[in-house]
Amino acid sequence: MIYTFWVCPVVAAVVLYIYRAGYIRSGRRAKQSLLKADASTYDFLPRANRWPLGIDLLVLTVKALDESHLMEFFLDNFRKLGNTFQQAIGPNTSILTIEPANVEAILLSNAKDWGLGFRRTIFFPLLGDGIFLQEGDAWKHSRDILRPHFYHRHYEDLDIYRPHVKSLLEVISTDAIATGVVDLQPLFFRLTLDVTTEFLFGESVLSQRPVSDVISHDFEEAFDTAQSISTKRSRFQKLYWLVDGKGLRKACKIVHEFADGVINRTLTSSANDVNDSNKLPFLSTIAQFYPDRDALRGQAINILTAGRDSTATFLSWTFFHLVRYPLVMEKLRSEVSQVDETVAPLTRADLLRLTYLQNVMREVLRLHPPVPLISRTALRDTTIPTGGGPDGKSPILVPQGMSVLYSAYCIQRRTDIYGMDAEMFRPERWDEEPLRSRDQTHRGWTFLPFGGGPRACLGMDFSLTEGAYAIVRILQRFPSIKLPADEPVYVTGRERQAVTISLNPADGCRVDLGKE
Ligand code: HEM
Repeated sequence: MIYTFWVCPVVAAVVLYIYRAGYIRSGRRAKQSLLKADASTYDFLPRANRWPLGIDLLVLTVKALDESHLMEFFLDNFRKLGNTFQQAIGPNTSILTIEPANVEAILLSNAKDWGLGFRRTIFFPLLGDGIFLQEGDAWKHSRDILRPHFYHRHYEDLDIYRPHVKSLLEVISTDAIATGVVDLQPLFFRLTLDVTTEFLFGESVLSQRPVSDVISHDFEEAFDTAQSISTKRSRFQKLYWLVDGKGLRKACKIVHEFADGVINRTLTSSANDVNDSNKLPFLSTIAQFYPDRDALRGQAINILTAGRDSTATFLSWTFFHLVRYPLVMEKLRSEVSQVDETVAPLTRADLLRLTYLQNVMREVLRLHPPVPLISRTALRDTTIPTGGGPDGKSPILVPQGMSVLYSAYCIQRRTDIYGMDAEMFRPERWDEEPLRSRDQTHRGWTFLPFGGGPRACLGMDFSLTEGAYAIVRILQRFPSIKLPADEPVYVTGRERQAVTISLNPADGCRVDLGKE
C-alpha cells in the first residue's frame, strides 16, 4: 500500500512531538479566550478519532482514500457524529461542519477572522503568487484586476468555446470508431485546457489536436503530477514536507517552463498588435499590473488550474449521471432538440432558456461538487455560530490557528435540506419548493459548489456556459449515447471517486455512443 510509510515510527515520533507542542499552545489560548467569549469550547464536540494522535482515524482515512471512497467516509462520519464534530490527526485538530450558518459566518459575515492556513505554503510551489493563495490587500488587488475579465459579455456569443467543442466532437467520433465506447473524462480535461488557454492567452494550446503537441502533453502530465503531490501534501498539513519534494519540484519546473513559453508568445504578439487594445488577450491586459514575471505566471497558473480541472470534472460527472438515468437523458435530449446551431449560432442567452438543462447542471453540482471540501483557518480566536454546547446549538470557540472544514458534498446530501431522496439524481427537485424559492446564488448556504462570500468563484458563469454548450452539442451530435453494457452501476455516492484538487469519477466516464 502506497501510504504505508505514514505510520512508520520516525513519522510517529515527529508527529507526537509537534502534536504535544501544538495542543498545549492552542489549549492555553482557548482557555484565555473563553473568559471573553460566550461560546462553548470545541473539546466537547463529538470526536472522530478515539486513539491518541488520531492513529485510528488516520488508518481509516487512508483506507477510504485507497478504496476511492473518501467523501463517503466523511459523509458517514457526519451521519454518525452530527453536523459538527472535531478530529485530530497527528498535530492537527480541526473542526468539520455542515451547518449552513457556520459556513455563512466563515465565508461572509465573519470572513475577516478567517484565512487560508496551509493552502499557501502547500500549493505555492505549483501555483505561485496568484489569487487562490493570496490574502488581504494582495488578494483584493488581484480580485479587482481579474473580475472584469469574467463579465459574460466577453463570451455571450460562445465564440470562445465553439471551435474547441467542435474539436471535442471530432475526437470523440475518432476514438469511438473501434468499439463505440469512449472515456470522456480525459477528453474533457483537454477541452477545458484548450478553452482556458484561449481565454487567458488569446491563443489555445490546442491539446485536442490529433497529432499531439508533445510539449502540451508533457505539460498536462506534469500539471497532474504536481496537483496530485500537492493534494497529498495538503493532507499532511504541518508535515507536508514529508511528501515527495523532488517529484513536485520536477513537475513544477515543467509546468512553469510551459507557462513561461506561452506567456512570452502572448506578450510578444500583443506587443505587435498594440493598435487594437480591445483585442488584447486577458493575460496581456493584466500584464501591465504584474511587471514581475513570477507574479504574472502565478496568476496565469491559478486561472489555468481553476479553469481546467473543475469544469472538466463537472462535465465528467454530468455524463456519468446522464448515461445512468436514461429518463433524464431523454427529457434533456428533447429539450436540447429545440435549439439548432445550423439555423443560428447559439448564444449564452439561448442556453439559459433551456431550463431542464440548468436543473440537470445544478443537480450534478449538488451530488458531485468539483470542490467537495474547503478549509479556512482562524486568524485569531473566534467563534462559529452553532454546533456547540450540550444541545449542539451554542457558538463554538475556535482558537487562532485551528482549521474549520466545510463540505459542500456533505451539506448538499443532507436529507433534512434536500429530502429523503437527497442521494438520488433527480433534476426535477429544482422546480419544487422550497428549493425553487431559495436565493439563486447560494441557495441559503445549502448549495455551495462555487463557494460563497467575497471569495466566491470568479469563473462560475464562464464554466456553466462552457458546460451547457458542450452538453448540448454532445447530445445533439451523439443522439444514442448510453451506458456501456459492461459498465458497473452503483448507488449514487458509492461509485469510486478520486479526490485530487477536484473530485473526479475514479474510473473515468465511459460512454457507448451507440449507432450514430
Ligand atoms: C464547475 C466549475 C467550477 C467550480 C465548481 C468552481 C468552484 C470554485 C470554488 C468552490 C471556489 C472557492 C474556493 C474557496 O472558497 O477557497 C472557487 C474560486 C475561484 N474560481 Fe472557480 N470553480 C469553477 C470554475 C472556474 C473557472 C472556469 C474559473 C476561471 C477560468 C474559475 C476561477 C476561480 C477563481 C479565480 C477563484 C478564486 C476566487 C478568490 O479567491 O477570490 N473557477 N471556484
